[in-house]
Amino acid sequence: MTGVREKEGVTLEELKERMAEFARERDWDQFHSPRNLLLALVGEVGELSEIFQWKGEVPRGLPDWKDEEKQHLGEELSDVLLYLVRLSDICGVDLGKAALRKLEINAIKYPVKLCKGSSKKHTHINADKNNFNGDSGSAAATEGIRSDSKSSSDADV
Ligand SMILES: Nc1ccn([C@H]2C[C@H](O)[C@@H](COP(=O)(O)OP(=O)(O)OP(=O)(O)O)O2)c(=O)n1
Repeated sequence: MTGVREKEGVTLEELKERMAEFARERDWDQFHSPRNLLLALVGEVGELSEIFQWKGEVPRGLPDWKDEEKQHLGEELSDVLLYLVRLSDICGVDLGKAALRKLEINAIKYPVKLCKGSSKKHTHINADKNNFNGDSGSAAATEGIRSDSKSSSDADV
């Protein structure tokens, strides 16, 4: 399967399959170890950072950027995504499922009523509030989600 597809949406599953095929065709499974993929991912995050380096804050939507700059940005974002998808696959983690579960954990850690309009870390929110009685419930609920899963190492609540 080659060529750039122009279709609207893509699933993580599809990206996973395409990366697996890409590696298989090149006999690169031998190189796609967890550690190698992690280092490649971090390298690509570095390349992504370089695009923003020294520019200061930039407005959302990057209205002043040239098409080529945005295309380059898309390429670096894609490298990060592709290595992340591949790393998850090689580690036997269902990334979509893990991400949905993490969203649930996040929602519990950051209840709207405590966090609206504030960018504080959850540890500071909990320290600041004394009279919110949802806290222990929130922590218990988070634990509940965690204990539902075999893996508990993917989030640092
Ligand atoms: N062993 C490899 C090498 C590359 N790729 C894929 C995943 C990335 O999407 C892309 C990374 O390719 P490069 O290492 O050539 O990095 P760049 O595309 O960023 O090029 P450059 O570093 O020249 O800017 O290719 C891969 O899956 N496995």
